[in-house]
Parts: sequence; C-alpha cells; structure tokens
Amino acid sequence: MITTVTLNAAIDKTYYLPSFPLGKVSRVQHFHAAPGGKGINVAKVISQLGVPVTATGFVGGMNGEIIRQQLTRMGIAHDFVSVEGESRICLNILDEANGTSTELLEPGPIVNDAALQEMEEKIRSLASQSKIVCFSGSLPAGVPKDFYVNLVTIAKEAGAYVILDASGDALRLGLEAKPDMIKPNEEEVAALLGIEVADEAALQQAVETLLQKYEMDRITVSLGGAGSLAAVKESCYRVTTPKVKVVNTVGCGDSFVAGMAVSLAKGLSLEEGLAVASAAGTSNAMTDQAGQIDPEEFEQLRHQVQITRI
Ligand SMILES: Nc1ncnc2c1ncn2[C@@H]1O[C@H](COP(=O)(O)OP(=O)(O)O)[C@@H](O)[C@H]1O
Ligand SMILES: O=P(O)(O)OC[C@H]1O[C@](O)(COP(=O)(O)O)[C@@H](O)[C@@H]1O
Repeated sequence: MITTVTLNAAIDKTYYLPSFPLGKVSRVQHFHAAPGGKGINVAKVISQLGVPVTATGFVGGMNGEIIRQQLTRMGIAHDFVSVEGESRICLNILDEANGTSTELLEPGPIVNDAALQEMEEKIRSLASQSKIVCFSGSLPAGVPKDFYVNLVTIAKEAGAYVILDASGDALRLGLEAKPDMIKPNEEEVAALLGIEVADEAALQQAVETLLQKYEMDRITVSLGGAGSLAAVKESCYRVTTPKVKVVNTVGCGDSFVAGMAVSLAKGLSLEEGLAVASAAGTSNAMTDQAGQIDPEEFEQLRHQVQITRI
C-alpha cells in the first residue's frame, strides 16, 4: 500500500471562464470541484494507476465531510484526523482566452496540539502497513514549521520509503529527517542552497550537493513543460516529455509524484519510474482537472518520454 499525507487538505475548485477581466463581474457557467490539496491529488492519480492507496491528513467542517465522501465515491481509502474549523477551498481560475491559470489558496483550519499527536500516531500506524509514504503540501496554522521532521522520522522508523514534496521552511526543515526522495522545482533547489541556478549544469551540481548532504536516495527536479532532471547517488538524468496541447497544469507535480510512488511500489528502475512519472504529469496537463490522467494517453506518453544520462 501507498499512503499519502495532506496536512492541509482542500476542495480544489476550478472555474473555466472564456475570459477573466479583473475588477468586472464574471458569471461562472462551467466549474468543477473535487477533493484536493497536493497529497490528495497524488492519491487520486495513484488510484487511477491501479495501486492501493490510503489518503490521510487533517480535515475539518463541512468541507472535510465532502472530501471524505467524495474520496469514498472515488473508491479511495482514507483515514483522516478531524480538526475544528473548515478545510480550505483552493480556487483555480482558468482564463480560456489567454490560457492563464490564477490560483487562490485559502489558509485552512487551525490545528491544535491534540490533533498533532493524533497525526503522529496515525502516521506510525499507516507507515507500518505501507511501502511508500508521500508527504505533500503546505502546513495549516497551528502546525509547527518543523512538523515534517517528526512525521518523516516516524514513517522511516516504521520502514517506509518516504517522499517529501513541500516548499519553503516546511521542506528546508523537513530535510533534516532525511526523506528518501524530494521533488523540488528549480526555484526550491536554489532557495534550499541559497544560490542562483544559472543553467542546467549548475542545477545538476546543486542537486548532487543536496543528495549528498541529506543522504537521500533520489531527487527529481520538475521543470514544467521542459520535463525534469533526476539524480541518484551514481548518476544524473535529463528527462524530456513530448510537446502536447496543454489544458491545465495544476496538479502536474502531484501526478509526477504519484507516478514515482507507483514505480517505487512496483520495484521499477529509476529510468522506468521517470517515464511513468513524466507521462502522468504530462497526461494531467492535458486534462482540465487537477490530479487526473487519461489512462490511454498515459500509456502512449510513457513510450514517448526521452531519458538521457548526463
Ligand atoms: N506544459 C507541460 N507539458 C508537458 N508536460 C508537462 C507540462 N507541465 C508539466 N508537465 C509534466 O509534469 C511534471 C511536473 O510538472 P511541474 O509543473 O514541473 O510540477 P509542479 O506542478 O510541482 O510545478 C513535469 O516534469 C512534466 O513531466
Ligand atoms: O498545499 P499547498 O502547497 O498549499 O498547495 C495546494 C494546491 O496545490 C495543488 O495541489 C496543485 O499543486 P501542483 O500544481 O504543484 O501539483 C492544488 O491542487 C492545491 O490547490
């Protein structure tokens, strides 16, 4: 089993607008709402790839109930910790005229100490039944900035392979617990080392430094439509994804993480894993919803991904 952890679960709402003029009234004709937040998106794609997954995290209020109900309807197992307050809504406004995506992310509920303790116990129990545990996304108020250190440590002690996909302080501090894999973007790599990443050679060097410093198994740096760069102890790879018609890129990173988790759970090689992860990310970019892939397209894309050892 794979466990995904979303400490700030959400309802991801997407408004599809022919145009989005600022300071004007726009009437929304076409919208979509689904359980989201990074880890839940990861769970949705893992499930679409046919691997058993359990989603956990904090949920609260009516939105929390909707998240639980919708995941049940999707056939995704879940085991959340309830908190007071309301789970957030994350709004993505797609302007179809100029192809822009504008995201408005609510802060989410305030988590108390009792819920933090309950979460630690939940991770201990789920990680002991899981090959892979994916921690994804931002921390809601009340969660200490270094909480991922506790959770990553617990999951590793329970014997799981740990993926951490976060940013800012949550990632920087979480690294102290030495997760097995991270999936930063270029900016996050630069921020972690406090450097400027001028070109791909500098990025490769930065990634190798991080890999060594935090004794990780692998780092994949996602580069949007330009693909990704991946490093393990002995080698580094440049991955190029096919050019496609892009509809909505929200959730591409989560789909990539889902592909990586699935390939690790199945014992695939890093190169096979990169093909699966990249194809999942690209397939998500071609759909209008975050955390969704088209199985047929995914299969085709998987064979079109180009991986070069650098
Ligand atoms: N415009 C795009 N065209 C094709 N593939 C994409 C595109 N955007 C993202 N992807 C795929 O999804 C992966 C993750 O996307 P990325 O945007 O880098 O992550 P994040 O959502 O975390 O910023 C990329 O490495 C790539 O494989
Ligand atoms: O938990 P965070 O970091 O606030 O991010 C939440 C948002 O990230 C998303 O999961 C999208 O993430 P990516 O596009 O980076 O994959 C949205 O669905 C969600 O609204």
